[in-house]
Amino acid sequence: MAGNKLKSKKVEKKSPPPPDPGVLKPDKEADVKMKELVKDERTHKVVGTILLLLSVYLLIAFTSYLFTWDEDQSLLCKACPNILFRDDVVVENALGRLGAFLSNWFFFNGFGIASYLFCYLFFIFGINAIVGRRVFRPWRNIKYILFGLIYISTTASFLAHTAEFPFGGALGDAINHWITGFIGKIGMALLIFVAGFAWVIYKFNVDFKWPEKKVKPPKEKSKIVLPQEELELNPMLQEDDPAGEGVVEEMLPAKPNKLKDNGNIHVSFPNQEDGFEDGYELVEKDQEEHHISYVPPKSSPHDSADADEELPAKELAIPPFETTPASKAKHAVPLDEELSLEINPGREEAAAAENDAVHEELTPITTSADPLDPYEPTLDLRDYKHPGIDLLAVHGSEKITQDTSELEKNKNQIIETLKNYDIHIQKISATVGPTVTLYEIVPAAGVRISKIKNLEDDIALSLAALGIRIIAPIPGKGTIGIEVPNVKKTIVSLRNLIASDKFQNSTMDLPVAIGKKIDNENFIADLAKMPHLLMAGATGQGKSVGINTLLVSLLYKKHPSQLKFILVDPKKVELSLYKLIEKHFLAKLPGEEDAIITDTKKVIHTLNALCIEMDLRYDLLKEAGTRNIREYNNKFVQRKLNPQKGHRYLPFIVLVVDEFADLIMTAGKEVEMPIARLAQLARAVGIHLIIATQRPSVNIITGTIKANFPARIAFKVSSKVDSRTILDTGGAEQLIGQGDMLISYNGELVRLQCAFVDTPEVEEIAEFIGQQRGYTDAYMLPEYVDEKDMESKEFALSERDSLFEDAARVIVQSQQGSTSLLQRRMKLGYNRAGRLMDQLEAAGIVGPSMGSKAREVHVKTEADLEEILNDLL
Ligand SMILES: Nc1ncnc2c1ncn2[C@@H]1O[C@H](COP(=O)(O)OP(=O)(O)OP(=O)(O)O)[C@@H](O)[C@H]1O
Repeated sequence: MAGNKLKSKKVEKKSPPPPDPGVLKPDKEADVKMKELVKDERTHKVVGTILLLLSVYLLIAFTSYLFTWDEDQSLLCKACPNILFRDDVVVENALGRLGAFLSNWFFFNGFGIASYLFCYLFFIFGINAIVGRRVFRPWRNIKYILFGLIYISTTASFLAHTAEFPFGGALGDAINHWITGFIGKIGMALLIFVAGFAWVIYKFNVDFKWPEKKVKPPKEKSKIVLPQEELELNPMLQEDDPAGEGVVEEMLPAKPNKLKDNGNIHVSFPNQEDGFEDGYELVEKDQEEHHISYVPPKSSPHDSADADEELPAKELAIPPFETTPASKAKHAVPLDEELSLEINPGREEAAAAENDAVHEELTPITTSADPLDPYEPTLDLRDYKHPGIDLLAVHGSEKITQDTSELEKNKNQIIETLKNYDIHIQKISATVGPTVTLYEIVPAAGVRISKIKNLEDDIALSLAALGIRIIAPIPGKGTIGIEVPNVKKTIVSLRNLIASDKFQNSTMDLPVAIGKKIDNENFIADLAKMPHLLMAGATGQGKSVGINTLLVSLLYKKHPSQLKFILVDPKKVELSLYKLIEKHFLAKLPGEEDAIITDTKKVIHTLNALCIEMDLRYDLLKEAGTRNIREYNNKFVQRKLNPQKGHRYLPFIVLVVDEFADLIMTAGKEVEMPIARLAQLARAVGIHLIIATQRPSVNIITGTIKANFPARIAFKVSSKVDSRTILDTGGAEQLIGQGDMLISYNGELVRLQCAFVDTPEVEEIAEFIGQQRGYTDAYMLPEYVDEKDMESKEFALSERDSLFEDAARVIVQSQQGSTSLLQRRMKLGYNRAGRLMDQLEAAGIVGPSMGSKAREVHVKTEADLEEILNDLL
C-alpha cells in the first residue's frame, strides 16, 4: 500500500500541470490564423496591389517634383518636418503634401534622380505578389537597383554638381565629394566610365573579337553543315565544331561565361535528316537576353546498328541542298530524277549510287543456260518494277517550325517550376522534334533525380501542356529530359524516309521505315531482327497508318520473290487495299478465294498452316545443314541445294494481324497457341509477325505472347495500365496521338513520330504493283486439316491410298515416320501425306503421332515390310 502511495505521489509530481484552456488555446489559434493569413493568396494580391499603387504614386510625385521642387522645397524647409500635418501649408506637388514630402526626402535627402528606381522596385514586387509567382527575379533586380542607386546618383552628382536641383541627392553628393577629393575629377570621370562599362559587360557579355585569320574548315563538313552567313558571323563555330556535329555544349565552353551555369538555354533545331532544312540554335547568354545563331545540323546520324551504312566522307562533300517545291517534284519528274530531288542536301552522288542500286535490283540478270551461274530468284518476274517514290506524297510542310518565344516560355516555366521546389539546374538545352521538344536539364550538384521525376505532374501543370514525359535520367547521357509537345506539329511523310540514303542503301533483310526520332533522325529498323512486333494503341491514334507504313516500306524494298505477306484483317476494311497485290506479295491457303483473311475459322487454319510451313522450312534447313534462312538461301542461290529433293528459294513471310483482340475474343487458345509457337520458333526460317491491337489488356496480350515479342510499339493508350501491359512501363498514356509513339526495341524506349502514308497513296502503290505481271496465283501455304477431323475418320484398309506401298517403303528405308518427308519425297500435299501416315499407322508400320517429333517406325527392314505388304494384300 505504501509503495502504491509513493508511486501515485511520484506520478502526481511528474505529471504536468493541467493546461489552462483559457490561456493556451487562443494563442495557438492566433498563431495558426496569422500563418494562414500570411500564406493566403488573397493577402498576396492585396499587398501586391498596395505596392503597385505605391509605385504609381511615387512615379507621379517624383515627376511632379521635377517641376515644383523649387517652390515646395522652400516650404518644406520652413515647415519641416511638420508639413505633413500642417493644413495651412499649400504645396505645388500634384500629390499634395505627402507627395512633396516624399519626393523631397527621396530626391534631396536621398538619391536624386536615381530615386525613380524605387518606383521600379515596388512595381516588380507588386506584380510578383499579384501574379503569385516570380515574374521578375527579386534578387537579381535588387542587385541592379542597389548598383543603380549608387552609380546613377554619384554620376548625376558629378556631372551636375553646379546645378541647384538635387540630381545626385545627398547620397550622390557625399560619394562624389569623397571620391573626387580622393582621386581627383579626372580619376572620378574614369571611374564612372569603367564602372558603367563593367556593368554593360557583365549584363550583356559583350564579345570582343579581334579580327583574326579565318581558319579554313575541312571542306566536306562545312559545306554541308554551316550556312555561309553563319561562318562569316561566327568563325568560332568552325573551330569549335570542325566535325560539323552541331553540338553546342562543345562550342560554348570556349568562351568563359559565368552566366552559363545560370539557366542558359541552347536550342538546336536538328537537321531534317534528309536535308530539308538547316538546323539553328538559340544560345542564351543570360536569362533575359539571347541570340539565335545557326549551328551545323547533324549530318544524318546513323544508328549504331546501321553504322556500316554511313556514307563515306566524300559523299558528304556535296554542295548544299535546294529544297524543291513538293508539288513540282511529285509530278514533273520521273523516278530517277525524282529520287535525286528528295534526297539529302547536296547528295547527288549518293543519290546516283542509290538509283544505281535501285536499277541493279530491277535489271533482270540475263538468263544463262550455264547451270553453275548463281540462281536468281527475281528471274520469274524479271520485268517487275519497284514502285517509284513519286507515288508517295509530301504531307504538309516538312519544315520543323518552333516559335522561339514558345521555347523561351517553356524553358522559363521549367526553370521556375523546378526552382519553386528548390531544384536548381546548371544548364538547359532544347531539341526540337517533329511533335515534341526535348528539354535536357543538367541539375545542380546534389539534386536527386527522383525528386524531379516526382514533380512530373507539377511541371505538366505549370506548362499547361498535355503529353509531357520526363525521362530521368536520359540513358547514357546523365541529363534529365522533359518532352513537351510542340504547339505546331510537323507531319513526317513516309516519302522522305523512303527516299533517305539510310533506307535506300540499307542492307537489312526487311527494312522498315518507322518514323523520326526527336532529334529528327530517321528510325529505320530491320523487322527480321526484331523479329516480331507487337503494336497497341487506342482507336484513332495511328495504328492503321503505322501498319501501312511498315507494309509500304517493305513493298518499296523487296521483290515479290523475296517476300510474302499473310494479312489477317478481322475488321475487313483496313487491309483490303492490298488485295491487288495478291499474285505478287500475298500468301494464302490452297483452295481459298480471298487472300486477305477476315474469318476467324480461316485464321486458325492459316496460322496452323503457317506452323506447318515453319516445320517444313526447318526440315529443309536441317537437310541443307544451315542454321537460318539467309544461309539456306545463299546455298540455294549458289546451286548447292537440289530442287529435285524439295529444296526451293524461301521468301520471307510476314504475318500481319490487325486487331488481335478480336481474334483472341472469338478463338482464344486456338489462335494464341500457333501465334506463340510461331513467335518462339519462326524467326530463323524467315517468318515474322506483326500483331496489332486496340486493347492491350493482359487477357489479350498474355504472358506467352508478350515473352516472344521483344519489339513493341505503343501509340497513345487510354491508361497507364495499358501502357505497362504493352511496354512494361508507363508513358504511352501521355502521348499525344496522331502517330506519336513509343517503341521499345533492343532494350531501349524511344519516342518517335510515326511516318505518315495516306490511304490513296497505298492504293496507288497497290495498283502500280497489281497491274504488273505477277505469279499465276498467290504463294500457297501447306494444306492444313484439322486434327479433330482426321481423328474421326477410320481408315478401312480396303480404302488404302494407291501410294500406300510406296509411302511405306519410303518410311522404312529412311526409318523416319515423318509426314513432311512423305510430302517432299513423294511431292504430295499435306493432306494426302497425312492420310497416308494414318493408314501406315493403322497397318502397324509406324507408331502413333508424337506431336512435332517423327513417329516411331515399327518395321526395321525392307524384307519385313515386303512380308507385311504381302499379308495385307
Ligand atoms: N503518323 C501520323 N502522322 C500524322 N497523322 C496521323 C498519323 N497517324 C495517324 N494520323 C491521323 O490519325 C488518324 C487516325 O489514324 P488511324 O486510322 O491510323 O488510327 P487507328 O489507331 O488505326 O484507329 P482505329 O483503331 O480506329 O482504326 C488518321 O486519319 C490521321 O489523320
